[in-house]
Amino acid sequence: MALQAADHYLQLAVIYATSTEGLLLFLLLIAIRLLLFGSVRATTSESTKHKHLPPSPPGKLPIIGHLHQIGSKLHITFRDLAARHGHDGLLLLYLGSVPTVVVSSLRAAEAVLRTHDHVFSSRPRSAAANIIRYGSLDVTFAPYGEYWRQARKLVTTHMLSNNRVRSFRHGRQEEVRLVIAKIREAAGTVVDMSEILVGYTNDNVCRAVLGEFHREKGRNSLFRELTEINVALLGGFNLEDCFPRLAMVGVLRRMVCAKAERLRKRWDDLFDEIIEEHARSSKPSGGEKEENTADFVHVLLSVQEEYGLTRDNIKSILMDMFEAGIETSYLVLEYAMAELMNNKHIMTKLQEEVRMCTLDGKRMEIITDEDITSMTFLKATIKETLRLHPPAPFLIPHFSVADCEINGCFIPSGTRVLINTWALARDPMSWNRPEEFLPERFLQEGGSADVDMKGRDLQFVPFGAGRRICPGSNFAVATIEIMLANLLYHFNWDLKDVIKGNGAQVDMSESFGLTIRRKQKLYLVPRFSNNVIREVW
Ligand code: HEM
Repeated sequence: MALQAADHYLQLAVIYATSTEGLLLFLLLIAIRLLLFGSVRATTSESTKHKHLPPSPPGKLPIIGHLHQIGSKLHITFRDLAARHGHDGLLLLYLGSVPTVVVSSLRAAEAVLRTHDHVFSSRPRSAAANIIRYGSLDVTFAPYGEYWRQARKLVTTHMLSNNRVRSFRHGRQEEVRLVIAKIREAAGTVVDMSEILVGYTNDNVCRAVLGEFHREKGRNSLFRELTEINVALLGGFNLEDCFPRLAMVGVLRRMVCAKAERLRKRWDDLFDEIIEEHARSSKPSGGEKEENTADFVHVLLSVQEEYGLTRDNIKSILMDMFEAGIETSYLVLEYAMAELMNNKHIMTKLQEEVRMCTLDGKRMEIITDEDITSMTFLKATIKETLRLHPPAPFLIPHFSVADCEINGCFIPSGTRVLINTWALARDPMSWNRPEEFLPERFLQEGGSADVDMKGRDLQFVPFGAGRRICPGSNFAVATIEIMLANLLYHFNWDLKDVIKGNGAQVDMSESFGLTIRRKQKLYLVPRFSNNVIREVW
């Protein structure tokens, strides 16, 4: 009876948990529910009691652990807690009932992502991901092991290799052309750049996955809607991440599962339709030439036998592409534009580089991948954007599969590990003037010219490093470079407030989920540039 009452109030509290009072009530009820259920597990097992675990901040409470000490901006709170209470960049936090090691220093990152990478390359289990991703049959949420290895090999060799990314260039250019035409029509008025940029990255991934007819039946919009719900459900810190045992009982499980199952059903129906259409249409034979022009669905169907893929495997891997590929690239583009608006001298320098393309008198309808090869300042600007604003402030949670010792601290098997890439990329020990937007640092004469962002230099890992490094970085960089170059080539940009005459800066305040994003949408006013010949339109 008492349990049922607690469940009932818990359900109400979940509904109202968006307010502070609701959240407090929710935490209180969790405590009561757990006590009544009698399932509060000792968080430190006997075998680890006498070992030297990483230090924890004082003030840990029963059941909720350190949850009451963390604010909405976890990347900042965790960095500050690590600086105050950590040991060599390692800090142990209890997020609800789950012990979580936070990594915030270069030395600790080297230990986790390089020296002991094989120990920390798994993922913690997530009930929501398990449902949405067909039992974690994708790459991102699959636990470390043979299935993950095969799925990852498939994705890196057949879908996201350099050659494949290059083969998509015509489609990418076509998507850019459509965006530029749309902005051109709106020149001189206020444009919602957030909407335009997320539409572009969505359509670009849709084209790669579904082929050139991705707009048919409004599928690109449908995929966008579903991806946004996925990100909201799997992103950030869900209650079930902090109270996994609670998620196994009663009302919370019903709520998490019902929502995830409804979502999975929508993906399922859409994918079934698409896979059947692809299977009916002329299938590429799998030869190298055909494969290079094939979309991801065709690619997966063509290697289905070789890899022994079920339909659920295919759907799960496809879902990965949407979820991992859209929001991340969009956020980099939006932040790049926002930083350039706030640093007009950098915008001017970048426009000079991009517009140099026309010096030979060539009229450019569109800047292409080939034109971009020599644009070193453009590449430096994108790197600097990724440094200051990594879309994922933490790598996707890692999970240890064996006991391990790092810098004198014992990390038991089965520990969740969060790597704070945001903190690493702003660490004054690694970076000069770390809080400033200075793309020049990545140029030849700059102090960080040799710093690589693809996993070699662990102070800068926006794509991760080691076994779990992002396999989509080439796809992402190609998507971002060509769009940014074209935005700067074709237009000059004003803030929308300039129209009103008060010359404000772009508001950079952030909100946090799985990704960091600006709180406000980015509204800008595009204007034709005198330097760019308009008749090309
Ligand atoms: C700017 C854009 C992007 C950023 C910043 C980014 C960043 C990341 C990060 C930080 C991880 C986790 C690494 C770890 O856990 O250690 C990751 C994983 C992953 N990313 Fe990306 N990503 C981007 C774009 C893409 C794109 C375009 C795709 C595919 C189309 C993609 C596919 C994946 C996949 C499949 C994983 C899981 C890898 C695994 O668990 O083995 N990403 N990404």
